Amino acid sequence: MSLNPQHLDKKAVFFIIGPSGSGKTTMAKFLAEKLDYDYIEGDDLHPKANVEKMSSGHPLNDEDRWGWLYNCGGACALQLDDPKVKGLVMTCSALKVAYRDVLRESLKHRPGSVHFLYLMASKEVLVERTKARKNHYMKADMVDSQLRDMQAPKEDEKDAYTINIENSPEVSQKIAYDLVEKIMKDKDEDIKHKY
Ligand SMILES: Nc1ncnc2c1ncn2[C@@H]1O[C@H](COP(=O)(O)OP(=O)(O)OP(=O)(O)O)[C@@H](O)[C@H]1O
Ligand SMILES: O=C(O)[C@H](O)[C@@H](O)[C@H](O)[C@H](O)CO
Repeated sequence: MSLNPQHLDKKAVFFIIGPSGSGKTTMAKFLAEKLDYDYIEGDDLHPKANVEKMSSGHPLNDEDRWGWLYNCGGACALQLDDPKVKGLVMTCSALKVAYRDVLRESLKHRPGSVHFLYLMASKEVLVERTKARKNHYMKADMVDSQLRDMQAPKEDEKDAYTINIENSPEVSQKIAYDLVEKIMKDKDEDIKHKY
């Protein structure tokens, strides 16, 4: 699998979104490496208070998240301005439409197209994956609250795509990479928004 260099002269940002445990970090690292894009871990930009709140088993609310979302958008904007940066892959749960709008707004005057890949999985799969993960502040009992806030992208979010992430990492990664390739080739008319 390799992307024709002629499609990479367009800068792009891919936000890997979805609830805790869906596999955002795993997918973002894979895509960044394949595309030779920079990778930004959105969780690293949470203020300490947010991490403490989640670690103590309390879900974040909108007020907790706005500043963090502007941090995420700002970090991308800064990096996109660097001529050496070809593109970015960023993990950011971006559970709600309004959160994705903050990211869009932050980047609207920056070079590069913005895309969202939503990693969709059932509650059972998310619980299984968060339980299997050791030493992480986000525990399996937070999955319910993540899913309560999750607003899956609908057809009107033309820059957002849904990927079923219940497959093995290898299968999910192939699906995601094929999708990215289609997006970068600008053949949006061929792209179905559910994979
Ligand atoms: N496609 C997959 N199939 C099976 N397991 C997976 C898959 N993708 C990721 N995992 C595993 O699930 C767990 C959660 O993955 P990961 O940390 O990438 O999710 P995340 O969405 O970034 O989580 P968080 O937002 O809570 O940090 C990890 O143990 C990872 O190895
Ligand atoms: O919006 C949120 O509630 C948060 O971003 C969470 O999604 C966590 O940061 C992530 O899941 C870490 O495990």
